[in-house]
Amino acid sequence: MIAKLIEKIKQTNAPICVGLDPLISHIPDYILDEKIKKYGKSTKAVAEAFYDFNMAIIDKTYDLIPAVKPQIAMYEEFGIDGMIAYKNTVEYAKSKGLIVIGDAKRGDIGSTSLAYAKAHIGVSEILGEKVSGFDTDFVTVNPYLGTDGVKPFIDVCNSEDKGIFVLVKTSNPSSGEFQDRLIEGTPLYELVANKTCEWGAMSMDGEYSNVGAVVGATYPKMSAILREKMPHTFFLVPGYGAQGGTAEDLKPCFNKDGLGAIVNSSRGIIAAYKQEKYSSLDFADASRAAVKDMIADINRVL
Ligand SMILES: O=c1ccn([C@@H]2O[C@H](COP(=O)(O)O)[C@@H](O)[C@H]2O)c(=O)[nH]1
Repeated sequence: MIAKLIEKIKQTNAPICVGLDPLISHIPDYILDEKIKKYGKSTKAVAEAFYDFNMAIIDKTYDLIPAVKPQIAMYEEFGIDGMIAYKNTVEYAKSKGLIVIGDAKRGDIGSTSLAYAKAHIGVSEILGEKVSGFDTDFVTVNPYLGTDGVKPFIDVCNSEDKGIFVLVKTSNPSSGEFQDRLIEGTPLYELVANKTCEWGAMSMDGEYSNVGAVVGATYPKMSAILREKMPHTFFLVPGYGAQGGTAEDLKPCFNKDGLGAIVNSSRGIIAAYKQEKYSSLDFADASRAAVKDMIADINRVL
């Protein structure tokens, strides 16, 4: 699957993904009001509003970008209705030819990880009939439980041609609390990077592995160390824009050929219409303009 993602990045010349992380506060009033009129102040109203919002953003951006990254938490907040909106968003994005990176940060003991892997990137069998849960192309994985918690995801990557991004160095302010701790002189995030490379060797897809790494844009010095250590690992890079990461900060995440990373922006794109020059009626046009600006900003430093 990583080879497909790289192909799409080359076609679009856009190493970016749009983060579909809707909040009620992002949804223009006219969309939410219509749903509330129909369904009352309910989880269904919000979920349907999220789906309409996402479809409009996808419609205005799919020709410019290779991928989207829906954050499952934003949907899960609204229970079953939210999860239906998540699944519908995944399906809609795929119908537009986009690659979908499900940001679910899953990982557990082996048997439970296998269920998560099947749910997000795999298939399950019901008396011989194959069905899929969410069917995203990639899912993010929390490596805290170690190899037996990650291996089921790799097995599913291999059987279904899918991919994962393992949390290696996250973008948040407290990420160093554990990830930077030295263990016999080596920071934990580097140990996780070494393991991610080992895991990656089990699922190569061309020059890169289907086992990628999440590396935050907000720690460029660490990104440079990781880029050097992990030449065959593709990076999913959150933290650009709303979290303060700049194009210059992203540069160390890329290899010399300008490949090796895909940068996410969520609020910076889906809430771009909140800037003064736009009205809520133009929210999807504002997202398109923000995508174009982001692509130009990143290509400027590559
Ligand atoms: O280290 C990480 C891992 C994941 N994320 C997720 O990416 C987006 C970022 O949203 P922005 O609005 O562009 O800040 C969000 O879904 C996070 O859960 C991350 O930020 N950092």
